[in-house]
Amino acid sequence: MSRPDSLTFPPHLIPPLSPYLPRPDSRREDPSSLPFLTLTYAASLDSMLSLAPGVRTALSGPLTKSMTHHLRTRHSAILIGVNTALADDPALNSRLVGAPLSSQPRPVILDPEARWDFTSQSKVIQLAERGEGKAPFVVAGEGVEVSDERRSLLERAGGKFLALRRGKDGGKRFDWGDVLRLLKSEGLDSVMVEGGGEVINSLLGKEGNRYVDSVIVTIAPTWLGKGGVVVSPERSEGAQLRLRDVVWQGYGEDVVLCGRIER
Ligand SMILES: NC(=O)C1=CN([C@@H]2O[C@H](COP(=O)(O)OP(=O)(O)OC[C@H]3O[C@@H](n4cnc5c(N)ncnc54)[C@H](O)[C@@H]3O)[C@@H](O)[C@H]2O)C=CC1
Ligand SMILES: Nc1nc(O)c(N)c(N[C@@H]2O[C@H](COP(=O)(O)O)[C@@H](O)[C@H]2O)n1
Repeated sequence: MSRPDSLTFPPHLIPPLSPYLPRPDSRREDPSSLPFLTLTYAASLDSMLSLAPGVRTALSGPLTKSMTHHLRTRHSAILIGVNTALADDPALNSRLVGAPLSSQPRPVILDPEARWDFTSQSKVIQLAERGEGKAPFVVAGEGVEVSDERRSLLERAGGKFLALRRGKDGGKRFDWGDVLRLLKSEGLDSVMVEGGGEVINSLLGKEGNRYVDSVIVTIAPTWLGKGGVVVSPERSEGAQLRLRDVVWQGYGEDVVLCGRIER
């Protein structure tokens, strides 16, 4: 019997998305290549991800939600920043009907200071224990202390902490190249980055955007208003960040925009 939240993604919507998705195994043979990176999120008409920092906000309609769950089965990892983990207690699995464990993405949480206070009740841990998703890899700053209790809770579920050198901005962030090389060394050759705002804005910034292979954005027909978490990266001198190879598609009341960053 299917679970109450089981989703289906209409097959006719798959071909238009495929050019923007990693091809199975395309980068696996080449150890020097970085994982394919898809940036994907849902935003309001005023480019907001949520009503306020720390507030889980549903923007996707039923069809775009099922698209996200299709995308989750097409990547080996799904990456979020620690604030999203704290705010949303997300599941980060695919709830498509019949999605086997082998098609589930590996959740990756960027957590330089090991702030994520997961417990055995956290959704992502519970799903891993039930075999409905994979346990997370938490990328923490090198030298940051993690208690044995938290480490073993994560490891019992099948996840782990990965240590990574922190970036040059006072250690608050990781460099994207370092993150991607780390994921590759863990056998993860494609990653969908879902958010939140800080992660997306840094990825769209001068240092990050060279790593983005494709962009898939859901736009919902609503304005969230001032005070929300906004997608609006730092401007790079002399260059406007733009998409090429752009395709727009109506998904019920939402629109899905696919493109690649113009270089
Ligand atoms: N509508 C949507 O599709 C989505 C909405 N959200 C929403 O976004 C909000 C959270 O967003 P934010 O507060 O901006 O936090 P965030 O989720 O982007 O986390 C930011 C934290 O990640 C860590 N980090 C490590 N390396 C980083 C790097 N290279 N770049 C940026 N951060 C790095 C830092 O500790 C940083 O403080 C929540 O309200 C959540 O509900 C999150 C994901 C998707
Ligand atoms: N695609 C999309 N649409 C929205 O309306 C959203 N709020 C999000 N949020 C992202 O999805 C995560 C929640 O996933 P689960 O349903 O718990 O698996 C959340 O943490 C954001 O990354 N995405």
